[in-house]
This record gives sequence, C-alpha cells and structure tokens, in this order.
Amino acid sequence: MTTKTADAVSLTSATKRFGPVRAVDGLTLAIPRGQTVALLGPNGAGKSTTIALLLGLLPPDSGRAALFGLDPEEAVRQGLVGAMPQEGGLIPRVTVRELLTFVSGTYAAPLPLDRVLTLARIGDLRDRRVDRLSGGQAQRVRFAMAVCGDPDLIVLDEPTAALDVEARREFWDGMRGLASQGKTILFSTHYLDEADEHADRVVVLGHGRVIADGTSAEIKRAAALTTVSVTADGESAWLSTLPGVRHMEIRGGRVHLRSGDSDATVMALARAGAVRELEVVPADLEDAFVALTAKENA
Ligand SMILES: Nc1ncnc2c1ncn2[C@@H]1O[C@H](COP(=O)(O)OP(=O)(O)OP(=O)(O)O)[C@@H](O)[C@H]1O
Repeated sequence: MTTKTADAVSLTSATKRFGPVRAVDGLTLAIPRGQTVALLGPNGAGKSTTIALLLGLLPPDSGRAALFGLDPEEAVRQGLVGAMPQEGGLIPRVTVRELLTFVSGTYAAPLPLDRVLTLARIGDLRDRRVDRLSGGQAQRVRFAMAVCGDPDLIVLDEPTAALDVEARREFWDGMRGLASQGKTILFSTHYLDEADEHADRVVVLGHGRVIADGTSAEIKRAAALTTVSVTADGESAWLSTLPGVRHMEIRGGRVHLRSGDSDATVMALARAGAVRELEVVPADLEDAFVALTAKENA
C-alpha cells in the first residue's frame, strides 16, 4: 500500500506488557484519513499505552504500528503527526511565543504563529513564561504545539482534562474547524459527552482490547439499552418475546423492555395494538459504556 492511500493509523495485533500487565493485548485498529475517533475506556484500559505505541514512543512487544503506511518515527519526522501528551512537554523559562516558534521551526510547512495562537485561544498569553501558566492555559499551549506544524493526524491524550466548561467548548469549536479541513483526529477522553458529540467513531478499550467500535449510536444500540415502555393491559409475559427485546421488567403497571432494536420492538407493539402510553428512551453513551465495561469485567 502506498503512503497516499494507507490508513492514517494502523495498529496490527499490537501487544505491550509491563511485567505481568498486558496494557495492550493484541490490538488491531485502522483509522482512515479524515475520521475523528474517540478512544474511551476506564482507568488502566490501555488508552495512553495505545497512543504511545502508535506514536512510536514505545515499541510494541509484538505486532506493528504504522501511520500513513510509514513507521511512526518516519511519519513524525515528515511532520505528518502532531501529538498532545497528557502532561509535560513544556520547556521552562521560555515564553509561549518562543516555545511555539521553536516547535514550528522543526516542521517543513508550519502554520503562521498568529493562526496557531488564535486556534489555541492563547493570543493574550504569547509573552507569558510557560512555567507561569495555569493548568488549563498550559493545556492550551500543548494543544498549540500539537497543531503548529499543520499535521494531517492530530493525536490528543485527554485534551480537555484541565479545561473548564467554557474552555472545553472553545476547544471543540477549534477541533471541528480542523476536522472540516480533512484532518484525522484521535483523542482519548473520560468525558463521554465529548465522544458522543464530537467523534465520528468511538472505540472502547477494556484490558488492552477493543470491546466496542462504531458510531456512538451503534455502540448504544449494541449495548441493548434503549428502553421501550408501555402500560400493561392484562397478561404481558409475551412482550418479552418481541423482536429486539433482551430484558423485561414490570414496575407500577408499566412494562419496561430493554431492546437492542427499538424500531422492531415498537413496530411489533404497534401491530399487536399494545401502544398505550408508549415511551422510547434511548440509552446515553454513559449507560452503554458502563454496560460494556461491566460485561468485559465479568
Ligand atoms: N510504564 C509502565 N509501567 C508499568 N505499568 C504500566 C506502565 N504504563 C502503563 N502501565 C499499566 O498498563 C495498564 C494500562 O495503562 P494506560 O496508562 O495505558 O491506561 P489508560 O487507559 O490510559 O488509563 P487512564 O485512563 O488512567 O489514563 C495499567 O494497568 C497501567 O498500570
């Protein structure tokens, strides 16, 4: 495959152990160019190690990582990748402007400094020393370092962890702009609403493996958590056999059906004329995430 057509990110059966811990366990993941992908998982699921493998910061024990069909080191050298670590990365005693000028100088075709300052919303901090920044400000400077080289792939490890609500919103406005230019974006997060709202695709990790992979709607469906409720008239055991239904509960004269295919369940209810006070409540990503990770732990 040529580098022109290769996936932006490709991990093939990648494994990384730390002593007895398999932080990444035979993980295969391909991200086509232009996708925005969220990496989710509970603490210790292997998100940071996965990111370190695909950036070439750690060598896999077995398997392979490639970016745009190249070894990660080569892709980084060619300026195709911008990454934002969770912490660190800032040289003390220099100003924001000096730091970004230095980092931009390592790329062949960097963005103009003013554009970077605007993107990261740090124009007013340009002359501030980087060791005098608040946590949220430092986070924005790390983001500026990730994007200043105008890379095709942007990898962000918990990019909004230190940001307040307003700064998170501004951050995602900027990311949407980059995504609309065709950049590939991979980010890890603990905020499920961010994955739901901003990712084309959500990859859920558990114990170093992919336990779910799809759009957030697909993941919610796969966790079979849409609840279809109707008021029960008479005998209702038959409702548990309707298409899509995985679980039934009767509470206070209402039947609550947990369905993996709520459209099919509702159609069948309609055909049976059992639609009194029908209510359909889709799962949110948080419900799906809890269900998936509980299943994985079991
Ligand atoms: N350098 C290391 N030495 C020993 N164990 C490590 C090392 N790095 C990671 N691990 C272990 O590997 C597993 C995966 O860790 P990793 O940091 O990749 O998870 P994560 O999903 O990013 O977690 P978090 O959400 O807490 O950041 C954990 O059990 C962790 O303790």
